[in-house]
Amino acid sequence: MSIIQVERLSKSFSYYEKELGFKKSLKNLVKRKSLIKEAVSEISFAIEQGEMVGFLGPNGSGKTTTLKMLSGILYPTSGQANVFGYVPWERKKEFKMQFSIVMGQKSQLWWDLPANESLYLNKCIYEIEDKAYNLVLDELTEMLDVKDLLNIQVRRLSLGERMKMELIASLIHRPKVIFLDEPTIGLDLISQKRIREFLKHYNQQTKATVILTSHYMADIEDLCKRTIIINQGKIVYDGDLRRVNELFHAKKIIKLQFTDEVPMQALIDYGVIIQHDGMNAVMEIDKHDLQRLSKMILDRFPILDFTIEDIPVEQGIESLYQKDGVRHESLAEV
Ligand SMILES: Nc1ncnc2c1ncn2[C@@H]1O[C@H](COP(=O)(O)OP(=O)(O)OP(=O)(O)O)[C@@H](O)[C@H]1O
Repeated sequence: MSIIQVERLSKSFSYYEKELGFKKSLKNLVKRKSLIKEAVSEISFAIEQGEMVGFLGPNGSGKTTTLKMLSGILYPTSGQANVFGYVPWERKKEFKMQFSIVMGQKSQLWWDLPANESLYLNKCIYEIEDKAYNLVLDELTEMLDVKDLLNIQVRRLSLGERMKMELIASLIHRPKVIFLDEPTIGLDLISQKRIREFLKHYNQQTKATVILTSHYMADIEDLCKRTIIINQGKIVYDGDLRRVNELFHAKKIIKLQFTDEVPMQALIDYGVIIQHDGMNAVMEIDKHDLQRLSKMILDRFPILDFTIEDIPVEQGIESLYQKDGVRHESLAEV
């Protein structure tokens, strides 16, 4: 049975429009215009134990709202969810003891205290025995290379160092399910990579189930076999990230460098020209005709260099953001 099951889960927020200006503010006191925002709309998916699933979507698409519902922080408007046998928003103690949510934008550590103190607080909250606590703390600080920083006030740590402490605070009770909401936000490339390596290792070691949201494609590509893409509160793709482009673009990119100038006109018959400056060209060509067209180009033009690349995954995702309806990983559906 799946460890996370989500069935037609929806969340709408109702709020009031606040108009600018003194007069309008006074008027708002008497008569307010109420608005409804459908943040998440009837999403369904199931996740198996040990899976690391990427949760992608543009700003405001409903990722955090979904994770908040699955953590029990928010009640849904309708629909159902089951996380390792518990309904999250019933907030049973046994549930809280076995999951964790990390929000890159929010800190759970006390800023004026050393991380050690916040970690100890979590030890007490989660009722972890001394021996087990010391063992896990030792292991996690070693893996993230922050042993020497445990006694330093959190406010004095760099963003990357703080993020590592946040992760330790969230994992100290060895949760079965982890929701990571932008855990690498604002970090430099090396710190991002370090956190990714850690998460990969942690997942392999503990078989924890992870849902990860990130605006950094590298996080998702590196860690998650499966990606759920959400747009305007609806799931628009559920499958392998690398296959997004196959669903929407039966195309390849070829990059050409010439020894002599080649006019744009001469290239038009071979594909869509994306860039051209005479000595270089980038073109999108039909994947099914790749061999024939490549040969023709090589025979006809004075080529210095020729490379074939896949369409960047971001481009496929952009196409998805413009479409409606669920797509599962299957070319047959296209
Ligand atoms: N408390 C609230 N009241 C009203 N609207 C809300 C509330 N919380 C979220 N929303 C709206 O719901 C939508 C989804 O928000 P959510 O935070 O889930 O998006 P997200 O995908 O996590 O975005 P981002 O990538 O920018 O973090 C947004 O349009 C947001 O403005």
